[in-house]
Amino acid sequence: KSVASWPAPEIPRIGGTGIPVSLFDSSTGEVVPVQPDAHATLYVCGITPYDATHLGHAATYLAFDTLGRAWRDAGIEVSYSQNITDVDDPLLERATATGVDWEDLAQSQTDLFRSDMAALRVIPPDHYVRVQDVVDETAEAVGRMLEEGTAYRVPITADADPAPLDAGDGDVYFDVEAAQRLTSWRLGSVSRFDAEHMASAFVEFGGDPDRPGKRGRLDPLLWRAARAGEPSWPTPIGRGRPGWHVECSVIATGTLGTGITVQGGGRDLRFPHHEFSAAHATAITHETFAHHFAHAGLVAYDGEKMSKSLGNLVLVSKLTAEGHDPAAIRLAILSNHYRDDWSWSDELLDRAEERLARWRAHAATVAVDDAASAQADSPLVTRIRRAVANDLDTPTAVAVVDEWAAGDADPAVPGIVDALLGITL
Ligand SMILES: Nc1ncnc2c1ncn2[C@@H]1O[C@H](COS(=O)(=O)NC(=O)[C@@H](N)CS)[C@@H](O)[C@H]1O
Ligand SMILES: [Zn+2]
Repeated sequence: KSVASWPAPEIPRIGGTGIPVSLFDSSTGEVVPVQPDAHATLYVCGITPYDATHLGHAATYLAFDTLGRAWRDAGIEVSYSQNITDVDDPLLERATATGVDWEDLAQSQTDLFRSDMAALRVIPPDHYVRVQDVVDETAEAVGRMLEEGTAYRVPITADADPAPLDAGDGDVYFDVEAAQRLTSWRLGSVSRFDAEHMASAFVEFGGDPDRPGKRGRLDPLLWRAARAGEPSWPTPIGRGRPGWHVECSVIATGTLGTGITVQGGGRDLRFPHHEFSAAHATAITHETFAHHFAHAGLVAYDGEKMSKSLGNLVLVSKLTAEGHDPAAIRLAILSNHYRDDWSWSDELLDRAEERLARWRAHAATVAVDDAASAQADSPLVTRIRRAVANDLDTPTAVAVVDEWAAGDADPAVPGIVDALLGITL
């Protein structure tokens, strides 16, 4: 069911041994060792394909690229999945507003995202899955939840706008209260949001707490029955399309199984999206969805979170089209800690370009020695590994490389900079 992702960058094998990663877990609020044994499974929510690829997107995908690189450096095999939210209200609204077909918009923006990720040397997912390609599996999963009592129907009033195509049995909602009785998931176990924060975030991300017929105010939509002017598919539970959270439950468990090592995304996804993706996955599989929930901070521009609705976007493709080296864009982003909120600025990119030039000039003066032995006992390599293994502390790793570039002749550093930071010197 996977579609093409993008070309994988070369990743050098470095001598010595990588260090197991410890990572902040949003569901516990602590930095904890991630225990993937020899094989790690990673699900990072993919883009809703419009306004791609702004620097906020890039920062979040680079955070989890760093995680995947650290796992590989420690000899751990990684299975990585990402979705493409090509069927969802925000995309349909943008397509309607700009007068383009939603499928064309999704396709062209996903292509742009692919080329931006390749330019930034982000390792591609092993499974790259569009929502439109898993509608049947999603309908089947929602059908099971209806049978088991963790989901229920809400009728569509005949005068609803837009008009229902065939009101059929109505829309389907997840029953938060019933799910906590029937499964091991508990509300707040992923996000640790309090009731007030949940209520506001639910509405911020398109929730409908006051809809007549709902049992619980926070019950999220699982399945939207067909409406005039909206894409819909015929399924055993009627004609319609999937809700947002359940698409990730189905794609993650369908490609990686249950008990995935890490579910990742930007911190705006903590609630409702990751809370309910985990809840739906648990209701569908009766198993733990993920062991670890990791969230990246939000990148702002001009003092506001970079986001589509605000239109304050800086696009990777605009910067590369202006001649900026993608490696410098990557370095500018990695010089911030992935969990911090921070602001993009032209100065940040200027500083990264200067830094990269310094690093490359110094690399030209050292006899780069990629022999495993040289890397194995290089103290600088070990310090860089330790920094990245400590909750992906790339700012500290960058500072160690600065130290090296100030005059250290260690020939092993360019190799680890490529393997862990994805930057070629
Ligand atoms: N300003 C930002 N800073 C950091 N990360 C961001 C920012 N805006 C969006 N993201 C992250 O980029 C990823 C893609 O965002 S998105 O295009 O809006 N798409 C979605 O959130 C859904 N398709 C996830 S299933 C998400 O992990 C989101 O949290
Ligand atoms: Zn998602």
